[in-house]
Amino acid sequence: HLCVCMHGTGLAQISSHVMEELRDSVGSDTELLQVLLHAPWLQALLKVSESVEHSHVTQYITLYALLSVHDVVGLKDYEPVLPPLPETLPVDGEAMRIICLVKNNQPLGATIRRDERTGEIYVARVIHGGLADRSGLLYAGDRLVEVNGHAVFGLEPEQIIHILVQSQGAVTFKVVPIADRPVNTQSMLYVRALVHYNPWQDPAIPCAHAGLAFRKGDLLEIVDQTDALWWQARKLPCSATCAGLVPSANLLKRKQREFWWSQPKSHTCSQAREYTDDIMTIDVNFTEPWIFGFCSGFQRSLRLCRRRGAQGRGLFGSACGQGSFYNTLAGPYEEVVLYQRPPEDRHRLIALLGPSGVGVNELRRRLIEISPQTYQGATPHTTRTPRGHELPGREYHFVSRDQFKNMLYSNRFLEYGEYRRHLYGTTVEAVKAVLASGKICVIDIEPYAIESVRTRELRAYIIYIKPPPLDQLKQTRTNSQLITGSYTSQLYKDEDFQKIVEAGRWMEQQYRQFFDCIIVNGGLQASCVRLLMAVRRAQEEPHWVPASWIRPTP
Ligand SMILES: Nc1ncnc2c1ncn2[C@@H]1O[C@H](COP(=O)(O)OP(=O)(O)OP(=O)(O)O)[C@@H](O)[C@H]1O
Repeated sequence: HLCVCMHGTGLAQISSHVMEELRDSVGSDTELLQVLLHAPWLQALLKVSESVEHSHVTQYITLYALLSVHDVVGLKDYEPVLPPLPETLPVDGEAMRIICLVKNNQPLGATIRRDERTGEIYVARVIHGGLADRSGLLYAGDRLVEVNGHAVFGLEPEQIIHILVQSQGAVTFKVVPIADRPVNTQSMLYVRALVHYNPWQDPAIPCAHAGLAFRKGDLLEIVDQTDALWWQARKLPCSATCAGLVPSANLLKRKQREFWWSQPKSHTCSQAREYTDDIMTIDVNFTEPWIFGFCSGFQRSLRLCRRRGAQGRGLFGSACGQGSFYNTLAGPYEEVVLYQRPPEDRHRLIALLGPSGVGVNELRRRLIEISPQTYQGATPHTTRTPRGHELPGREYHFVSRDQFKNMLYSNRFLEYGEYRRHLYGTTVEAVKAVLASGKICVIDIEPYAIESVRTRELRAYIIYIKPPPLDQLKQTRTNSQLITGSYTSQLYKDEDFQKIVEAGRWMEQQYRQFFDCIIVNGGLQASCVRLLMAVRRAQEEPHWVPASWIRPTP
């Protein structure tokens, strides 16, 4: 108390205060003390003390004050008051732990299981960040002996849950702790979900209440992988402290495979199909336009082959369906890491995609127009002969059909296709040449090329151009012209709008897990601004990317 006062009032004042206190407590017998307190040596000491008061003493006082507060707080009682420990403790020598947890609105965050052979009840798992986990007292593998005084041996897990549900306030567990508690030494894992998962429709999940539902493209922080079948995860960005159960990568892969084989197969490539089971949606798409037309420049002939892609179908028949198989049996999770491009590194490729007619090329053209020194498309290859104004390497790289096919078999194309008996394609080298020049390469792709651009060397940032709702699409495109199959432009018709919306819905459903950014192309001006900002963010801000892009190559 003395020290605390010293800081505010000064030592001289305190000495007189002490005198008064002493007088009150020891009555008239104060003469000796008065002599002592007025002694020159004591006064000198007090002066020295006072002069250092503002240096070390101040820190000491703060510490002292903190300790005093701690003592006062520690002596107080706070609600709720836990019940006293049972008087009769087991004497059979088995180490028991008695745990009191106070129920609040949260679930306990632990699951139990019954050993069918012995009838014993065990804590099956403790959910990361849940009440039990935060208490630090209950562990997976602990044997449950009593709950609120009820012996649990031989009970069904549901009966124990019932006891827990009925109890109010504090719940007391008597447990025999697990002998060798496994230590979780795994580092945190971040993944992107490539499938949907709904725990309420998965009969195999140990406890649906503890499950975590997720959708394609969601980012998950895997906080516990100790169980081979059921991991614990949190969705990012994360607001909940408590994790949820999700199937491990192996378990989900097994489910995917079982599901794949259980479905009737088609041997034609003529029909789009999507199978949706109760647990997850797996994309099986037989009409991925693997060899449909493509366009990387702004040339109409190239863009037309997209819409007339059926003409190209069958040319490279072996490729048909390859992409769909990849989609279906690729892992259900993709490991990701947070990546920020170092300023001295090459730019990330910007890949735009969207349903035909939504405005992908318009936006790309406008972006490049804003700053041709910064943004550039990739020059495509073609087997057609140059037209009057065209220069080799500017509009196209002109090659023979044989050369084109050789390049194709060497896997050099990101996309390729045929239109009016001419082949067109964009090579990885064409993209890399733009990036090597220091510019930002902006291309538009069809969905089947996503796999080719999501690579360590191109590190594509994929922007999905999404159609606005039908009425807004109609409203904003009243004067817009759609390029038709016969090189002419015409105003949009009602069925065009309908097709764009439907194709957009399908594209998003199938590929949203790969979209880094979605721009709804309502008003053109606003969309351009959003695109410009997204492209900047892609180069300058951290993003979650596949871990395989960043890991050192073996
Ligand atoms: N936000 C918008 N508002 C109004 N008109 C738009 C908008 N976006 C694009 N357009 C117009 O729509 C028409 C089609 O756009 P664009 O050619 O870019 O489509 P696309 O998605 O590239 O499809 P395709 O490759 O099949 O031509 C163009 O006339 C374009 O000017």
